[in-house]
Amino acid sequence: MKTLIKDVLVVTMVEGITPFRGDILLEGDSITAIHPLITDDVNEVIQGKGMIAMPGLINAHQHSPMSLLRGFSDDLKLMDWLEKKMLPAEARMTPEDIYWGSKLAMAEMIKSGTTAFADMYIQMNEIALAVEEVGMRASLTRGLVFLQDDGGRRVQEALDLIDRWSGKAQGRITTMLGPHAPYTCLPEPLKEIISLAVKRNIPIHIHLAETKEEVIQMREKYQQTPTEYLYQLGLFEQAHVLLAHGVHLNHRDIGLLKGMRGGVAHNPVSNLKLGCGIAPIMDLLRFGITVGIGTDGAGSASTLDMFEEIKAATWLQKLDYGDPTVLPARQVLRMATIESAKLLKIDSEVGTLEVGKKADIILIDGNKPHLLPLHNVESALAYCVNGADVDTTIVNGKLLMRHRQLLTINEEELFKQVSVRAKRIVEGI
Ligand SMILES: CSC[C@H]1O[C@@H](n2cnc3c(O)ncnc32)[C@H](O)[C@@H]1O
Ligand SMILES: [Zn+2]
Repeated sequence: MKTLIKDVLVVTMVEGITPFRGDILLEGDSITAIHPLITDDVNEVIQGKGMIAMPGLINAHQHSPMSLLRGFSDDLKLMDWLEKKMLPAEARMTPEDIYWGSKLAMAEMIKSGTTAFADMYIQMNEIALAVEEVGMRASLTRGLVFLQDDGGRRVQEALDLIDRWSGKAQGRITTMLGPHAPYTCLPEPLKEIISLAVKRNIPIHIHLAETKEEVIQMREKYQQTPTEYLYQLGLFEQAHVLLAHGVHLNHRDIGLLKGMRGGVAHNPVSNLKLGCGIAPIMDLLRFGITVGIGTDGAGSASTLDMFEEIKAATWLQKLDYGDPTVLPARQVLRMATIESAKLLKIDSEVGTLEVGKKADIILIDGNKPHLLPLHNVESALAYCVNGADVDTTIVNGKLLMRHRQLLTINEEELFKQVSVRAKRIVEGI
């Protein structure tokens, strides 16, 4: 199957290549040509005049079924929000709820230009089934809490997920091991997870230093910062690690992360809304640490629109440093594409538009008053575009949305399922 995307403004996100007008040829799941003018016999032509083509956005941290909990509990401190509201609601979720909740998240992600995401949750099989069916790309992690026991059953579930789903769905699904956070994982079981990850070459996905309270709690319990705690357990020695948040990191902490494999998923909107603080992104970058962008779950971030995260990420750093020159448009766009891809360990496949890479592409309708005139397309993408401007979403060469119509999700059925299930889950909490 050959598809030609014609006459688009191409933003490849490849370093050194400036945006240009041209065509993109897809063959099967891959990009086989990007050129100002391609003439080839193809099965399908997508007319792209007035459209901007860029790599699909990559959400480097989220909890997809939490879309069922959107708006249920806002304006609370993180620990109250989590312990009094989220955990009791999650305890009521059936596997079918998880399936429909993650599908809701995927509908929103596809409609706002996200093509791949890293997900951590309690039951992952239903999420994997939904990913397989919907056609997105995902890194799936069974979140693990080790406070009362060694988590034997849950670790087995995590390994089952990895054995069953790694590389499945035409290679769109990858997996990680997911100790939830330093404050929910005792040292001994955490050490065992780290050695398992190293032995089997499995990446690790973990929350880190999200709140001031977390740092205080870890200091009281272990006389260490959360980062020092993970460092002395050997987390950063060999494993590839996706660190979610990294808001409260001091200079010593950042020094400990230097040279790590993986990096930090910055979740600016969730951090803003929960009043967590501003992550030291420019310091992390200065130390050579990879920084991608995520949303966190819709239970905290409210929406999964990565274009809003891009704006928040750059504006927060400009504000924090009192300097509008920091984190310019191109750099923050790379964070939401190729840098996030590095965190998910899929950067050899996606994250830029290049010949040989998988065809994960979004088309943005540039004919909108808030996008015109288009003096600088990268500025428009970073500062003006929002998720609703995405017209077409392609993953692995397959159309998942065309002219804002979802092609692999029945929205009517989805909305029915979601409203009934969400109501039942939160009743009385
Ligand atoms: C054990 S599966 C994942 C677990 O994480 C919880 N969660 C969602 N958002 C956050 C956050 O911002 N910080 C810490 N934990 C979070 C979610 O409710 C799941 O139980
Ligand atoms: Zn999270």
